[in-house]
Amino acid sequence: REPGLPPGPPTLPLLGNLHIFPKEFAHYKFTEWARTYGGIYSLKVGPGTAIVLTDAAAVKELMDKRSGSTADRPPMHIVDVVTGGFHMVSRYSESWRTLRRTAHTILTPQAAMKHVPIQAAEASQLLHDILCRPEGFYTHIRRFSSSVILSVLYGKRAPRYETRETTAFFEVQHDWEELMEPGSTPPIDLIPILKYIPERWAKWKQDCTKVRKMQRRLYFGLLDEMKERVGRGEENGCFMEEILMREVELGVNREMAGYLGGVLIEGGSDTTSSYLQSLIMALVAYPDAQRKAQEEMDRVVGSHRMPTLDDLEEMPYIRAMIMETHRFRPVAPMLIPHCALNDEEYNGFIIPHGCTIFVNIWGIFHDPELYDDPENFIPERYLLSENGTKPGISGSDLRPNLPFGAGRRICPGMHLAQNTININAMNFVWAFNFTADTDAQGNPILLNTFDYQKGLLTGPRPFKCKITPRSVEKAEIIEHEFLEAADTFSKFEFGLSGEDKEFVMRSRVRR
Ligand code: HEM
Repeated sequence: REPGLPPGPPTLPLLGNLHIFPKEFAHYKFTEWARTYGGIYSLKVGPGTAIVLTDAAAVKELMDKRSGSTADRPPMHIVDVVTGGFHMVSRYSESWRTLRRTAHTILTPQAAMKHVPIQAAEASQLLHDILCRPEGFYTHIRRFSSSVILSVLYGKRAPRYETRETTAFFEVQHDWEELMEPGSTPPIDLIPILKYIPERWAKWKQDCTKVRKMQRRLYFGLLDEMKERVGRGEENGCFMEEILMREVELGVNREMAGYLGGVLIEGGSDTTSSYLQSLIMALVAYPDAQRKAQEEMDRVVGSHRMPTLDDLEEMPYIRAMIMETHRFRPVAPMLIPHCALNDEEYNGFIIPHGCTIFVNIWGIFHDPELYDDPENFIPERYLLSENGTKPGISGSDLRPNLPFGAGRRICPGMHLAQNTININAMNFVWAFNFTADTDAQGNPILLNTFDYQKGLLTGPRPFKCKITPRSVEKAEIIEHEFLEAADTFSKFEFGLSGEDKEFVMRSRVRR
């Protein structure tokens, strides 16, 4: 370990800490190390350096205030090969700036509000789907989030999980994530000469070619279909229509537009669904919190209508529950790795140019110095202080949108995502009782709230629970709202397959 670096676990010659670098669920090990080496420590990964921040003050200073120095991403040759350098989650470059500026222009809080009607309509289908087949809730949520993002971006919804674009997306995304998983390809970024091995001897290159083809077919297919629709004069106000109209002003060419749409589908699909699955898991595992949220809902909204976004203002407990879900099970426990563009000095330590920076928000959110009983789901903590910290701790280095990242890399889709989360969190609490699954003797089965998927972005693995409507009246209101949503849906239902059309027709009949 070079002098001046923050401390860290003992190193071996050449390997550094490579031999103990966690291969999965790194946030647990990173948090354990933080309790030993402090809120800022370093790891040697061969000749490279990684800095791990598990300290809110360091995140505020280095990632937010000095974001100009920490907004790069570590080099990922694979990403450049597959997307031709047009992936937004890649290096700090001119094309990244253009993509990012474009995404921000069109995903502002005000612009995000424009999409609330389709989000609310899709949320009514989600309730309807859960009502009809509660045991399929996990998949219904995935369909929902994929349909919302396709509608917002391309103005084209996915009425079924089996709708062509949804299946194509999940198929390519699975291969793409596997390809990006550390360890699944040779260490090309550490040993660049590996880039020059011919494709017939390098399986990873064949995989890149395959994923590139699949992604292009989907992303550019959606783009072209949308252009044809606009050509017929059938605009519906989606995000990519605006990009198309303003492409010269925004400086976005066809390649950029295709990959901008693609990265937003990637960023917006499984993140939102993972959050909603975690929320359901928490409601099942913590029935007291569920009961308190329902009491608040009944007081403010009652049984005769569904909640709307405006109601949230009057629901401090449900707002706290939403924040607590972000804290309890963050979708990106270590954000997405950043990389330092310059040498920085912090608290007497050197943060060297080119090092990878992991922001361990899991470790921050589960720090007993900051939170009382951090391992449990306790929404009340957010009623006591804005950032949920325990009495006597100011929490001023934290901020409510920390789960969405830091500095110039903060999630561009956060306003859209937060609206989706708010609508569904309220709907769930209003509509259903969520209880533990039972064994053959009728005893409740304890949920393992740590049973999560591997990966940088994570969500619960499929789990079982019982979901029942809270009243017959509510079940009827759900059916009514879903039928009423047909008008909103119709603007987003084009180019559907025969099966999709039949499904739509069948589902629009009152049961
Ligand atoms: C619960 C929902 C979501 C969560 C928790 C979430 C969280 C995050 C986090 C933690 C990052 C990394 C930030 C950093 O490295 O500092 C990120 C990046 C990103 N997110 Fe989200 N996100 C969500 C939904 C969305 C949605 C709906 C979209 C698209 C509309 C989106 C698009 C992106 C993109 C494109 C990036 C990469 C930004 C860049 O590298 O410049 N996300 N998100």
